[in-house]
Amino acid sequence: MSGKGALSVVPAGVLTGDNVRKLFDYAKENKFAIPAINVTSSSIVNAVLEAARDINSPIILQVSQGGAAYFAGKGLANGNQEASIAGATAAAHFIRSIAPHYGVPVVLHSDHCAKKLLPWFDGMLDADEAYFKEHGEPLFSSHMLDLSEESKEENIADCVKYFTRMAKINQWLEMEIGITGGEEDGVDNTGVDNASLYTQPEDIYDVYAALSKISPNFSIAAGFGNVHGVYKPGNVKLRPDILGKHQEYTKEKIGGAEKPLYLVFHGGSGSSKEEIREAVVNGVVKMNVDTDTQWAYLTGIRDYVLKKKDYLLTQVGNPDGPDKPNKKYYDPRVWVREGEKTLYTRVKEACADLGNENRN
Ligand SMILES: O=C(CO)COP(=O)(O)O
Ligand SMILES: O=C[C@H](O)COP(=O)(O)O
Ligand SMILES: [Zn+2]
Ligand SMILES: [Zn+2]
Repeated sequence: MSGKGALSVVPAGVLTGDNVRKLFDYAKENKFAIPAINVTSSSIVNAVLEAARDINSPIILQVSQGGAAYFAGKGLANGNQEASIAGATAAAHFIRSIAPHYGVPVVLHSDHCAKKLLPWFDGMLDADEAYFKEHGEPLFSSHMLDLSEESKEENIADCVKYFTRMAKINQWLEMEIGITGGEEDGVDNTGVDNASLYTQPEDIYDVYAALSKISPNFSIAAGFGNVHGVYKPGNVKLRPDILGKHQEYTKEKIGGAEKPLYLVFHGGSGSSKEEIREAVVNGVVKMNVDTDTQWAYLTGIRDYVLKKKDYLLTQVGNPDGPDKPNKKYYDPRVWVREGEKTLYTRVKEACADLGNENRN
């Protein structure tokens, strides 16, 4: 791959502050994007980092509100988001300690936060500020605030409020305007009308105008017909071409350089290679993938269990003999590893689709 290497621009391990922007600038200039994989356990974190290491490229790891609670343990109460806060913080510390061993740059991010989940956001920001006091950088590289269900005015005003706080600790903000269809944490967008799945260029510009006064370190998840989850091809059409129109509109308004916006592609699973390519050419620097990597993780485990079924029915006794122990078949390090291998392969595929290969 030609061009200057990312590692000459940013270091390995978790990136914060201007390093996040440098990475996204590098991606935009070189027309590639970085996948953001939802992680819910250390096993999944490790498999994703292993893939990034082996293709020598940066990666984004993100926790959703539900994924963070799972990271902390399903047995914990989460009525006030306490498990989601504890789990997000624990995942962040784990990722911070392990990422440097994989030798690739990592963006550590949290996913959709709707209005009703703001206590989760506040808890993570408290942890970021405490970490900043000690280390001079926030715990997370970035967070997503998703107030796309609210009016545009309220969405932008609350983003301004939070981004002002985040900018003080050099943190990146991802916001959403227009709606990602399908389902996300605690929010069911399966029934929203089609028009709201396509963000208008004027709305994007309004976001840009408000947030760029605070800091350049923000990205926009615009709706272009994308949905969370994988369904049989239906009535919603992905329109990555409109992302190019957003770039043009804002560029003309500000009279600035080409592609002023950092755009985020939600609902990456199930997209065609052509749709992904067109989105990247139009300035998408981050594409979220969850459903397809969940599926990939399952397939390795599923196939292992089906193939080794006769070794997994009893602790002792299998086709090799009635006294043979099965410990080496049911050790989680064996069967969970099979899921890690198929996840690893799917992450590499997402990176290839986005042009994120040999970018170090
Ligand atoms: O957008 C996503 C997470 O925010 C992931 O979407 P998919 O599950 O459709 O890949
Ligand atoms: O919003 C999209 C992500 O897939 C989050 O998924 P989740 O809410 O099931 O953790
Ligand atoms: Zn949303
Ligand atoms: Zn999403």
